[in-house]
Amino acid sequence: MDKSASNATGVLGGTFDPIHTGHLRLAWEAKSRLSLDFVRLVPCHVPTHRESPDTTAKHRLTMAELACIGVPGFEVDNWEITRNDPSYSVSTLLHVREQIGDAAQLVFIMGMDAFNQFSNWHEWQTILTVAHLWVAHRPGNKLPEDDTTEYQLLQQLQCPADELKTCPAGKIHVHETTALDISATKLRQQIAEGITPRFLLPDAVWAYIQQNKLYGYRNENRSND
Ligand SMILES: Nc1ncnc2c1ncn2[C@@H]1O[C@H](COP(=O)(O)OP(=O)(O)OP(=O)(O)O)[C@@H](O)[C@H]1O
Ligand SMILES: O=C(O)c1ccc[n+]([C@@H]2O[C@H](COP(=O)([O-])O)[C@@H](O)[C@H]2O)c1
Repeated sequence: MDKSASNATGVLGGTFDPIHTGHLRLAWEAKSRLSLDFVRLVPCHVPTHRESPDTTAKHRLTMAELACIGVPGFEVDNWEITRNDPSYSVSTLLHVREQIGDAAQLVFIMGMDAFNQFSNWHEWQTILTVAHLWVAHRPGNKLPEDDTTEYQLLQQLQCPADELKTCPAGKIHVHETTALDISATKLRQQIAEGITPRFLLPDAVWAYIQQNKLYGYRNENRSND
C-alpha cells in the first residue's frame, strides 16, 4: 500500500510548559504552507538539553490536548511522555517514520533558537535522513554564525518551502513565520506575578492553569482574569 498519499506529517516537539500561541501559530503556518495532513505535537518527557520542567508531564500533555481541540489535523502524540528514557528527537522521528511509511513527507518543525543548537542534538545526522527541518524565525533569535555547523547545513540544504514537497526528508526551509514574541518562560513569570496571559495561549489552557493553580497562580486579587 502507498502510505504516502495522505500522511504528510509535521512534528513539533517541545517542553510546552505551557503550550502557547507561538507554538500553535508556528505549527499552523507549517501545516498550511506545506499542505501537511497532520501535525503531531509531541511534549517531551525527560529533556536532555535543559532542566526538567517543574510541571508534570501529565499537566503539559493535557494542556497540549486542550490546545488542539477543534484544530483540524492537529494531534498530540504521547510517545515521549509514555517512555522513561531521554526524549531524543531522533527516536521520536524514527517512530513516526515507521508509522507513516518511507515515502511520506515528514517535517520536524522548530524555532531558530532550537536550530542554533541542532548540531549538539543526539544523532542529528540521522534526523536529516528521516525528516526535513522547518525552521521559523523567532523574535530575538539570529541566523547561525558563519563558523557553525548549522550555517554549513543551511548552505547545503536550505531551499524554498515547495521543495520540501518533492521528497520525504533531507531539506531545510527557513520560514518568516509571523513574529510572536511569546515564550513559555515569560508566561510562567507573568502568571506568577499576577499578570493575566489571556490571548497569549488558548482560553482552555488558561482555564486549566487557573483550575490547577499552575505556575504560582493564585486566585485572590485576580478580578480581571
Ligand atoms: N513564539 C515562538 N515563535 C516561534 N517558535 C517558537 C515560539 N515559541 C516556541 N517556539 C518553538 O517551539 C518549540 C518548542 O518550544 P518550547 O516548548 O521550548 O517553548 P518556549 O516558549 O521556547 O519555552 P521556554 O521559554 O520554556 O524555553 C521550539 O522549537 C521553539 O523554538
Ligand atoms: O534529540 C535531542 O538531542 C534534542 C536536543 C534538544 C532539543 N530537542 C527537541 O527539540 C524540541 C524543542 O526543545 P525545547 O527545549 O525548545 O522545548 C523538543 O522536542 C526537544 O526534545 C532534542
